[in-house]
Parts: sequence; C-alpha cells; structure tokens
Amino acid sequence: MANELKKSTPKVAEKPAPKKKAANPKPVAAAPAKKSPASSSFKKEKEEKVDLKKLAKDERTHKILGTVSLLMSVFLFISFVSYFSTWKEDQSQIFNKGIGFLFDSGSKVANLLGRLGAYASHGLIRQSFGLASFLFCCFFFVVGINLITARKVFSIWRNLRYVTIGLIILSVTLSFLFSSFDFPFGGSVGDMINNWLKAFLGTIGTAALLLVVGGSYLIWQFNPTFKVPIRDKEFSAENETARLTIEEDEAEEKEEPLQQEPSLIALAKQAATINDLYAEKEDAKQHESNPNALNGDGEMVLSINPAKEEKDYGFHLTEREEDKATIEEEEPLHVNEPVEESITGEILHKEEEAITREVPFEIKEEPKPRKREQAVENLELEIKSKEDEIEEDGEPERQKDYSDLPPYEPTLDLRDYKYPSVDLLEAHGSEKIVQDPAELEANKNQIINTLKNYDITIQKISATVGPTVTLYEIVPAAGVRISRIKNLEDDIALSLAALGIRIIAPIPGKGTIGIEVPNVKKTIVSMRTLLSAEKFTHNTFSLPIAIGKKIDNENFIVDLASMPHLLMAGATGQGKSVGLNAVLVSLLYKKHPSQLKFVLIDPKKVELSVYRHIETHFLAKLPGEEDAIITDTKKVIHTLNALCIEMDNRYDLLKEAGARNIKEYNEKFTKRRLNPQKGHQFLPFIVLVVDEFADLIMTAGKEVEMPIARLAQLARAVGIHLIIATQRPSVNIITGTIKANFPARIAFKVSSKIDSRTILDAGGAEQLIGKGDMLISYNGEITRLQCAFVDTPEVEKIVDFISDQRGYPQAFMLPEYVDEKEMEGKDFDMSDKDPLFGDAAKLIVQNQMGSTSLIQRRMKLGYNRAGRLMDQLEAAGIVGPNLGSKAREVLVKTEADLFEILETLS
Ligand SMILES: Nc1ncnc2c1ncn2[C@@H]1O[C@H](COP(=O)(O)OP(=O)(O)OP(=O)(O)O)[C@@H](O)[C@H]1O
Repeated sequence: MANELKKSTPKVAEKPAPKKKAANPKPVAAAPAKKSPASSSFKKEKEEKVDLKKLAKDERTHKILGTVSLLMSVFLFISFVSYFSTWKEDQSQIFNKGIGFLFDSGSKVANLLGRLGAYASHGLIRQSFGLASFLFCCFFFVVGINLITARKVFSIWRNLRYVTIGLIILSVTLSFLFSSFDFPFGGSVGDMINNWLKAFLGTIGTAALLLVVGGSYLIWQFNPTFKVPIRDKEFSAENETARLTIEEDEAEEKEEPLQQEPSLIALAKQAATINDLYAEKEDAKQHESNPNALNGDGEMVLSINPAKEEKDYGFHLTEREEDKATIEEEEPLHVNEPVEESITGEILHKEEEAITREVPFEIKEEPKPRKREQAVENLELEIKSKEDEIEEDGEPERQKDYSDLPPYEPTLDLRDYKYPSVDLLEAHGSEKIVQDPAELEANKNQIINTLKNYDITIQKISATVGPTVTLYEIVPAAGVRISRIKNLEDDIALSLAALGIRIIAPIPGKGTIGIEVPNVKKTIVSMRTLLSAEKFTHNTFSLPIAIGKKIDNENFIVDLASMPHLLMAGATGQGKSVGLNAVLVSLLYKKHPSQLKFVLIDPKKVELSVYRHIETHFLAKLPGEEDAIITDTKKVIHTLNALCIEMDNRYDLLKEAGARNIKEYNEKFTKRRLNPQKGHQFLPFIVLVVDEFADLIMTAGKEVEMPIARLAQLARAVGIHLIIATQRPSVNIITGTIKANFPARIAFKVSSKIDSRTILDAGGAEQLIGKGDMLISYNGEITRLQCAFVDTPEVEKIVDFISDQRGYPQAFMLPEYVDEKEMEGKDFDMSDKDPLFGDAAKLIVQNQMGSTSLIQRRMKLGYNRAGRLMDQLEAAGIVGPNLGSKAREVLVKTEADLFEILETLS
C-alpha cells in the first residue's frame, strides 16, 4: 500500500489539478497533446493552460523576444552614442518637463533616436550609471543572441553578474576620475558612491580601494583556472618523413648543382598551416605508392629522416610524384619541400647493373585515432553483458535539472595544479637520424647479390631509414616465390653480417617483401621529442600514450582507453621498464590528478617506487594501507579484488545514470544531470600497472589470474585499464585467458621464437636488437617501433615537480575488500566490545545497510576499527555475514528491536 502511494505521488504532482479526476492514469504523459473523452469543461481549461505553456516554450516566441532584445541593444547603443553630442540640449528640457517630455510633441529633440532615445540615455547615463550604462547594450545583446540561436552561446547568469558588478565599479571609477567634468561620466549613482567614499576614505583611500576592487574583478572575470596551453616549441620535425633522392652518375663523379623548382616553392608558400602540410604529406604518400610513377633506370629510392645535411649532397626541392615522373636520367635529384625544421628528400641511386629499378617509398599509415575510437565505442555497445543489463533495466535516473549551474569542473579541486613541462625531460643525443649513404648502398648491394646467388632476381628495391633499423623493401621479379626469400632469411642475415635481420614476407597490404637491417649508428628516441610533438599535445584521446617511433619515423601515439589493456613482455634488460615509464610519463603529462589514478603493483619493489611521492595526486590504494605501491602478494590479491568491487560499483552507478560508459557518465555528471547526494561522483580513469606479472602468477596463481581476467574482460567501459609487464613470457604466465583479453601486446627482445609466439602469436621478437627495439601487436597489425627513452632521473624530476604541488588530503581510496577465508571462525567476546558498538549498531539499523565504509565515513573511524565493529555486529546477530562486494544484510529491522538486543548485551 505504501508503495502504491509512493508511486502515484509524483504522477499526481505532475498533472494539472483537474486531471486528477481522469479515470485512466495512462494518458498522463501525453495528456496535453491528446484529446481525451473527458467532459468539455475540463477540455477548455486544460487547453488554455497548455497553450500558454506552449507559447512560452515556442521557438518562435524565443526568436521574437531575441530580436526585440537585440534591437534594444542597438537602440540603446545608438542613443548613448548620440547622447555624447546632444546631452546638453535635451537635458534641460527633460529636467523641466520630467516624464511629460516623452509625450510632449512640441519639444525639440537633438538625440538621434528622438524623445525616447533622449529620455532613455538621460535616465541611464545621467541619472544612473554614466558611461557604464553601455553594459546594458552588452546584456541585451547576450540575451538576444541566446534566444535567437536557442543555445547557451553566452551564459546569461554570468553576464548578469558581470554587468551588475561592472556597472557599479565602472560608474564609481569614472566618477572618481572625471569628477571635474560637466559630462556625467559616472552618472548619479557613480557620483553618489564616489562622494560617500571620498568622505569616508579620503581621495587616496578611494583610489586604492578602486584599484583593489578593479583588480579583483578582473581576476574574478578571467578566472585563473584558464589554462595556458603548453605550446609546442619544437614543432614535429620528427613527424615529417624526410627523403633524399641521390642520383649517382657513373660518368660524372661530382654532384649536380642544387636547383629549386618554382612549383614547390609555391607549394611551400601555400602550406601556410601545419595541417595543410600534413594533408600534403598524406597525398604524397598515396602518389608515391604508385611504382609506375618513375621511370629512372636502376634507381634505388632511400628515405632518410631528418636530412638537414642533405644540402651537402646537392638536393633539390620537388613536387613529389609529378616531379618524379618528369625526372630525366641526367636531371639533378630532388628533395621535398622543407616543413618547418624538417627537410624532405629522396636519394636515388643509379645502379651499374640494369637489375634494379627505383621504387617509390611508402610511409605506413598510422591508425586513424578517431576511427579507432569510434570502432571501440561501437564494440563497447555490443559485447558486455553488464552493459546489456543497463540497456534492459537501466532507467535513466530522474534528477532535478541543475543545468542552470555552470558545468562541474573536476580539475577545480586542485585548480592551481600545473602540468609538467617538457623542459623536465632531456634530449638524448641528436634528434636527427644519422644515416650513412655508403652503408645503405653497401647493404642494398649485399641484398641484391645474396638473392642473385640463389637465382632470385628483383625488380625494385627501396629503403626507409628509421631510428634503429632500415627497412629495405624489395619487389621480386615475376615468378619468384615469396617463401623462397623467407627461407633464405638466415643466409641474408649472414651475408649482411648483422644481428636482428627480420624478414617480412610479404609486407601486409603491399606486394613487397621487407628486410629490416639494424643501423650501425642507432638514434635514441627521446621522450621529449614525442611529448612535444603536435600529435601528442593536440590529440583528443582519453589516455594518450606515446610509445615510440615507427620505422618511417612517425610517432606512435595511441589511446590506452581504446587499446584497452596492454601486455608488455621481454627478456630482462631489453627496455621493459623504460617502456613502462614512457607510458606512465605520457599519462602524467596529459592528465590532471582528478582525471586519473594509478594502482601500482611492483613485486620487485624497486621499479615503480619512484612514483610513491605522487600518492596524494595520482595513486589509489586500499583503505587502511600505508603504502600505495603494492609489493606484497597477499595485498595484491586484496587490491585486485578491491578493483573488481570498484568496477562493480561503477557499473551500478552507470546503470543508475543510464550511461553506457565512463565517458557518457562523466559527461552527464559534469552537466549536473546526476545527483551527488545519490552517490554519483566524477569518475577518474584507473590504470592498473603490474610490473612483474610472472612473480605473481608463480606465487598466487589463479587468485591473481581470475580477478585480472575479470577486470580485463569487463573494466574498460568503466574506465579501468590494465598494463601488465613480464620478463617471463611463457605459456603458464601468459595464459590463454590473459592473452584473449589483452589484444594490444608489446614484445621487447626475447630469447626464443617460442616466447615471441607466446606474446605476439608470431615470431620476430627474438630477432630484435634490444635497447627499446620492440614489436607491438595492435589493431591486428604488428609494427616495429623504437621505444621512447626516458631515464630514471627524468622520471624523478617529473615526480618531484608534481609532488611539490598541493595534492588531495589522501590517496584515492579503493573500496574495502574483506577476505572471507580470513574472517571465518573469528569469534568475539561480547564483554570486550568496542565503546562505539551501540552507535555503530544504531547507524547500521537506521540506514538498513551493513557497510563498513558507512561506519568509517559517518563515524570518522579508521578502516581497521570500522572492520572490527562490523565483525562485532555480526557476532551480535545484528548484521549477516560478509557478502564480498555487496553490503551485509541487516538482520535487525527496527530501532526498538535493536534496543532490546543492546539491553540484553549490556
Ligand atoms: N628505448 C630505449 N632507448 C635506448 N636505450 C634503451 C631503451 N630502453 C632501454 N634502453 C637501455 O636498456 C637498459 C635496460 O633497460 P630496462 O631497464 O628498461 O630493461 P628491463 O627490460 O626493464 O630490464 P629488467 O627486466 O631487468 O628490469 C637501459 O638502462 C637503457 O640503457
């Protein structure tokens, strides 16, 4: 009965009073629009009400009001401006006739907008706020624009505040500054306040006060939370692929003079913005992929980046494909236009033998982040049973509309927080790739000759020089079987006398075969370069991570949120820890403490300990724990289970809010459509990092594997992402369950092909050369990358920079997890009960919720004491047993019953 009453109450409240009598409650929602069979007297009353409401809400009414408001703004503006020259003439008449002036057709008016203009400007400027009255024009303009466009182009409330305060401060200031003039600069209001202030504080005091107030007003208006965008000083030289084209002329040993093609100069000029330049590059890639574009005999195309010294070789600006197509044999070779600091060029080598042809060089496409995000979002819509549940049962919570309030800004908690600057990072060695043309030439000849020895002729060969390896792409002559080249892998490696040869036969999506040969001189990819790249500073990813550079020197920057989890494996000393740091540092550079929390698990105890200083900014931990970085296996199990509880709690919140994922949920929350009093809160992303996964599996096995697998399967929609690293990539560590849930995997150098297969489902990682050389399997593709290098002192500097700033009072608290096994068989002596036992029991019974965190929060107790109290309440039969992630059942339903129990216990 009570329930029925409750249910019907809101409906009755929503309905207009007469409708209460309508027998059928169904038409309630649609009632205003539908004709009901009710009596005609009812109908009339209802329609009238609805019409008025409709009229007020009608778009056209808004537009009309908006137009009127805009006209008011213009009217006032013109009359105010006209007032400057006409005020004296009109003023005496208005003083004499008062309001009658408006209707006295005999009055001579000077104001451009007639008697009304004269009267309005007199009233507002002379009699009120002086020149500050121009703010009225602003206000009407803002209102008009909002009404006409039916959008909150400007915030009306904010403008109202600014206009009100501005009117007073400006009028007083103008009155103070121009008190000796006849013209009413400050108006009567300004003069009155100014005179009072002068009498009260003296002239100097008034001046000082106005300065302080004016300054504060400006600060208030230009709220210091405005972030100064961190600009990219060293703009993305590395993003542009440099290419050099060298033509060797066997007859002439000297180099050709440098020529510039006018078309390219024009092109470079046109490329006024960086975006344009990128677009150009994309086009160029497509053109160049057409092998028939060039006709130079025996040429080899090499691409090198960057190539500032190219001028030494005498290169020339070219307009890509069109220019290449017109290259004559004797013609000097071309360099693509410089883009900011980078130079693009191509080296064409002419061969003695007529076996090689020049091959256009292709830059591998990076996955388009937007499409990728879209794809992942679509996936999220499909698969999770949790989300299906939301779809079926999830009634979007009816909330009060708080949309008039400004949007919630989570970063305001720590509004002064400053993001680390790239200056904290080192530029390791030279930024540009050092490539020896002689080395390229020698390798190319070696490849051609080795293949020739096995009767494999090739049509074309090209090279792309990356930071660590050079990719030679060959097109075999017609009829040559790819598998033959693949089988010669070891022979080619031997004849090139280099470690780390990797043959990709064929390169996916191309008709070519790739041979990767390590460079003699390797270039370190500095984290600094990646983090200052435009692709990193200006992306819209939720969790951007800069991992390294591809072979064509493009930065590999992806969204961890769309990965959605990452597995990193590699033998010891091959760059795993550096890789982990690169990921963590990228996130620290892009996220505010309110948006991201890390759960760090480090059984080795040393790798992640540097991050302990940012506990109150970025770390999450278990309640009652001292250290945020977890090193003990038992605690790891607790933490992983607590994360599962956090995940379940978040799903509950999402379900209640009718949101499908964290993005939608946070959007609703920031738009104030979710009520914090009902437990809603802004949800930060949580990134779980496990540094040595093998150790954990060895010691805890399934107890660790199961929660990890559960999180990996379900947690991405609620913003929990996993990064797991291991030294031992064997099948008993990286099990099928784990692998199936980690689609993005990184392999540093490993010791055997089997290990490589375990991680990537493909060989190749055993042929890497270490020091951050890695393969990443992402989006169904395996890409070779040179991992960004960030040294421990750099990480320390970043951590210090963050920890020197104000953080939260404590680390982000994960939900409590109580191990049932540990709790079993614990009996409590009732005579030894906690002094707060009675209070805790009352709290639990009143709220009918058996939750330790409720006791902890409301009674302001530590986790351990609250836990003990809960155990005692269980022993006294007030609450039921622990239900893991759910609150315990409360067995006592009324306070009267509780009173009886307490009586018997005391
Ligand atoms: N991206 C990189 N660029 C250049 N050098 C690197 C890179 N990554 C690692 N190195 C070099 O390799 C060394 C070992 O790297 P790292 O400590 O990351 O290895 P690890 O795989 O974590 O080893 P362990 O498993 O023993 O901790 C580094 O000290 C550094 O000199």
